[in-house]
Amino acid sequence: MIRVGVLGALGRVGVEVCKAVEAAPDMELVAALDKGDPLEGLTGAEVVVDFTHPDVVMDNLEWAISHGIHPVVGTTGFDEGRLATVRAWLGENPGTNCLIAPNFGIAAVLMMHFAQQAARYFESVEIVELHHPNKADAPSGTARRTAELVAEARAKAGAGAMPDATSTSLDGARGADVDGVHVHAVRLAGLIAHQEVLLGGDGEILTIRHDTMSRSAFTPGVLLGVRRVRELPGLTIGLEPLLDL
Ligand SMILES: NC(=O)C1=CN([C@@H]2O[C@H](COP(=O)(O)OP(=O)(O)OC[C@H]3O[C@@H](n4cnc5c(N)ncnc54)[C@H](O)[C@@H]3O)[C@@H](O)[C@H]2O)C=CC1
Ligand SMILES: O=C(O)C1=N[C@H](C(=O)O)C[C@H](O)C1
Repeated sequence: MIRVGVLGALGRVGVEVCKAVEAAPDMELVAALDKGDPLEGLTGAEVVVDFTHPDVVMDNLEWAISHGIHPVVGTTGFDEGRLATVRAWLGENPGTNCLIAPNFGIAAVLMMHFAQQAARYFESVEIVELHHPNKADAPSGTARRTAELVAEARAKAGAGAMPDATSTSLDGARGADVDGVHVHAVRLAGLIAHQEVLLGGDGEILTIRHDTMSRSAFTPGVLLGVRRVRELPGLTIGLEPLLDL
């Protein structure tokens, strides 16, 4: 049995993760902690799943890694600086691994992968992500990662800058620029998590769209991460290698 702790256990995703861990035949939920609970409650866990908040996730990771507990992280807000810090902590604690995935939904991971594959065939690529209005970060971790993958694929293919004649605009009208890819964030009551990658070329447009219809969509990917993190050395970003992508 894998002994699992969950941080953010009372949150929208944390509740689903706790249910899934409790239902998994090879896992035992040994801690379900939320804001205000001391991290010492994780003692005895082998793996900790974190779905909390970008403002607190680094403290959680530092504690878990220094106590030899492998984190599986869904919380967003990671940039290169934060990832470098996590790598350094892992370097100081050999044998402890960490998986950080901007999206644990299998279809969302495929959407990102397909966008990466398609990117080099089109002149223009822009991303629109749409989320519930309680989300703390914009753009979403998924959109940011998708933009990075698209930019990487285009650079590898020697693609030039995208056409854009905008010479005057209101602040924010063209969205955020992530490695040269424009990302637009919508926050709207009624939504959960959605993304469109728009790819445009000569006379045609390809739209790759993903919709999260329920937060239970994240749990198969989280359970896969929990099962595999102990054998994935150091820091793994994204679920792709666990899906052979
Ligand atoms: N990677 C993925 O597949 C997904 C990632 N997310 C990300 O996960 C994070 C959480 O999302 P939601 O569940 O929607 O948020 P939420 O706000 O519903 O839940 C977060 C929970 O964490 C708790 N919390 C805050 N500080 C804490 C601390 N120091 N220790 C323990 N618990 C603490 C809060 O009280 C709350 O219950 C966000 O960053 C979101 O973007 C959300 C969905 C999927
Ligand atoms: O906050 C959310 O809800 C989500 N966060 C993740 C992100 O920022 O990409 C994953 C998914 O989009 C839901």
